[in-house]
Amino acid sequence: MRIDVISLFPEFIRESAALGVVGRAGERGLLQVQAWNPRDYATDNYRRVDQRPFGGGPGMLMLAEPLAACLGAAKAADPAPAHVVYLSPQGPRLTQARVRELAAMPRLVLLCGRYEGLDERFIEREVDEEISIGDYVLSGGELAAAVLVDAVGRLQEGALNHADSASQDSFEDGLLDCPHYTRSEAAGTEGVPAVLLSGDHAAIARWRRQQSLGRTWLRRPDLLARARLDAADRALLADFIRQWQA
Ligand SMILES: COc1ccccc1CNc1ccc(C(N)=O)cn1
Repeated sequence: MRIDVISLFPEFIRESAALGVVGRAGERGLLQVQAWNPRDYATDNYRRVDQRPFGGGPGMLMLAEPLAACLGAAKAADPAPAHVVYLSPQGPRLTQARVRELAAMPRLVLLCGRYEGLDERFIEREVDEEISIGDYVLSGGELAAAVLVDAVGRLQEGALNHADSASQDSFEDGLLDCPHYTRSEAAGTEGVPAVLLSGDHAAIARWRRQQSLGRTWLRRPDLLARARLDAADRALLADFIRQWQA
């Protein structure tokens, strides 16, 4: 998968994409992240990338012309069709389900807004999808783009070793993760649930599933409402709730 990121701070994108699982996916040829700077496509003497808004008011907007030229160059760098995503507080919130769909695409181009964002005409003409990573405002879209690169990059086939993917499952089916307890000589087993020391893998799997279900019920009932539970899940959750209310 190829991800081109258009940002006034390309070094931020390059450095964050070179780390950890995503960096390893890059080394394994599973993911290619390329950063592009609209300032390199500004044609005036001052290399302007921002401009005042029509209608007055505080704040600046990103200038559409350098952005359009930069986007054109990025698209032209690879024949694969590009799905253009604009990270902004005005987009629908990113979910793991949408991350999975984006991770299956051959190519993404991510636009990072700065100042107060982009010209609406540019958005209508060039953007396929607006995405927000949460209901808060950042000084730029770069952190949101790095979140998307990480969430999508780690799902590329072969990016996660077994060691990384332990807690992958519960999020995959829309539940919170169960608690984890690290083996440690210093900490010993004080406070570690006995089932985890039992060696009974079926019981451990059941306990972990029950903890995921129970935590989701307690902390994120909105997620639980959307999760697909089978009969065994519903029995485990009922048992958790009984214990909780006892
Ligand atoms: C005032 O900033 C903007 C205004 C408009 C667009 C982009 C920006 C850049 N900032 C962002 C970007 C994304 C998110 C998010 N929640 O995904 C939060 N902030």
